[in-house]
Amino acid sequence: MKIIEANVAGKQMNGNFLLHDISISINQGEKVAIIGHNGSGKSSLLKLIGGIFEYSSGDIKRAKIKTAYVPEHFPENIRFKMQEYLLLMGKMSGGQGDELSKQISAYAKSFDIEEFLHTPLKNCSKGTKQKAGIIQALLMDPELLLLDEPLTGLDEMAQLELVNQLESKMGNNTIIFTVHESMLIDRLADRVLTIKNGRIVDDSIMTKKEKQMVIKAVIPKHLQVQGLPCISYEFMDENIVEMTVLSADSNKLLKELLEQDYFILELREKR
Ligand SMILES: Nc1ncnc2c1ncn2[C@@H]1O[C@H](COP(=O)(O)OP(=O)(O)OP(=O)(O)O)[C@@H](O)[C@H]1O
Repeated sequence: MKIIEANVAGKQMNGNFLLHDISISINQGEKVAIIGHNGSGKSSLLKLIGGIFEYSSGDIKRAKIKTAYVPEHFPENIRFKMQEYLLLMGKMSGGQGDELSKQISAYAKSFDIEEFLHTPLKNCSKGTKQKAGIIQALLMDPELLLLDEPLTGLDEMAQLELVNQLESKMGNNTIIFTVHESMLIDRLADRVLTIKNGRIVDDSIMTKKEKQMVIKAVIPKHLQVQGLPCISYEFMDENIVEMTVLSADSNKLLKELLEQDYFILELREKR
């Protein structure tokens, strides 16, 4: 099913064209990144795709599906406490009672904002408000999720959590997001639109990279490392080795290292 089909669409505002000659077709399930320099028109294209901006010329057909939009900046001065706000927004999108409360608690735990559930949103930090916006959108269980620079303001743990949530929750649904960070493109995108001066100048299909982990361990240089299930390794000094391993193999490698009494110094996702 097509989510959107745009035919030479343009967007004009106050006499200026923000977008020109937009001709694209996006299918259900696609994970589309929109990239480009500041001011190139990424947010405008996202809004045009999602129907937040109506087109001024050409033609756009959009499927009638449940759509959630997370703007780049969460609205200021919302007086509701975080939990009240999420309950209210969750109810507006069909959530109910205990089930909704449980979902909110689980998201709050995953995104590490439990301690702010009873804080008015206007007093929360930028990153915490950003998380509230993302949780609000995920509570809708959307068929189309539009994210405008979703990683902005999130710390590293929250960024990884967001990617994990998107991978597990969105499945065959569609995500369209503007982004500057390569991590999100590598992990999530199967298609990348590049925009310049309000025009799409490139539309590429991505081969998704398999997630890799780095394990740093204490292993004396004279001992065999070659037999271990890693893609590559590098000795940082006589005893410390950094191994790169496919995420799917990382538990197996950790188990082997621990069984051989090697000391693990670090486990992190490879960027
Ligand atoms: N509501 C608006 N009214 C008038 N001009 C606008 C409006 N929204 C965006 N623009 C203009 O359109 C151009 C593209 O803006 P847009 O926010 O889409 O770019 P962007 O690529 O998302 O930028 P950034 O990376 O800085 O967020 C800019 O010149 C901007 O000033």
